[in-house]
Amino acid sequence: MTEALLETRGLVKRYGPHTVLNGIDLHIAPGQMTCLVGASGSGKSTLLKCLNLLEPIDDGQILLGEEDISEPGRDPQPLRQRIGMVFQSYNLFPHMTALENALLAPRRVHRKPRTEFLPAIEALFERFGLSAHMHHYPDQLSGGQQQRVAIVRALAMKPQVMLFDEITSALDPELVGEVLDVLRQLRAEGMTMILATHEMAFARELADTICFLDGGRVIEQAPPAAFFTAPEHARTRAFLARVL
Ligand SMILES: Nc1ncnc2c1ncn2[C@@H]1O[C@H](COP(=O)(O)OP(=O)(O)OP(=O)(O)O)[C@@H](O)[C@H]1O
Repeated sequence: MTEALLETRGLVKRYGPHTVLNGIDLHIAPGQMTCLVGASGSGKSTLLKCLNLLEPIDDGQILLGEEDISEPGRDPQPLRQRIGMVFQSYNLFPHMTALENALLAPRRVHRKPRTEFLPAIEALFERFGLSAHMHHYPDQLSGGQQQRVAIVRALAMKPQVMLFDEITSALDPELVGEVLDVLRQLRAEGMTMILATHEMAFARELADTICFLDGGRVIEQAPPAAFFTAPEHARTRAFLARVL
């Protein structure tokens, strides 16, 4: 098996008496796209938040490379720079332009003038067809453009892994495609990504691995070719067709 870039071993997460994640073992190889699928409430968002250290875990380990990033007492801030996350709601600061939004984290973290980061961030805007919108405020942008800016903002920190939590769910259907195109591009460039998604057609087209979560566990894990055709996954497919 290829060495993992990101791995979880027996990850457990509880909210009070409710065990939301009950022994999750994930093995994410570099450059791989993993899609988390499952019914609402199956724990997809919680898993992503745990991976980004936004939620403490109750048991198990999260390894980035060989480093156990889930050790209690560690400062999560530097680790969050290495694992970017994009949410369903774009969370851009409304009083800042798209460019200022993207410059904010690198400037705060590295405490250097904006000119240090400007060329790289302008190149990101260019790469994702957003150059014309760099100086626009969020309310001057469509939902799809705002979500693409949110992706650029996360990429500005040069993360090793990107997590995406239902990033197209809040968008009008005609805007979904432009955001999925950004993911296609990132995949082609070899970015390691984990997505919680209800976009099964997209998962089928692009995922290297589909993980089906239910009852706090990864019940099935397979490449799309097997997940969508193999007889042993038929029950999962039928279940997903009902709930998604
Ligand atoms: N902060 C919290 N406090 C208590 N319970 C929570 C909290 N966040 C999530 N939960 C519970 O954890 C379970 C998993 O929620 P989660 O949002 O991870 O599911 P999901 O698979 O991402 O769902 P969806 O597809 O609707 O986004 C749910 O039962 C939810 O109610």
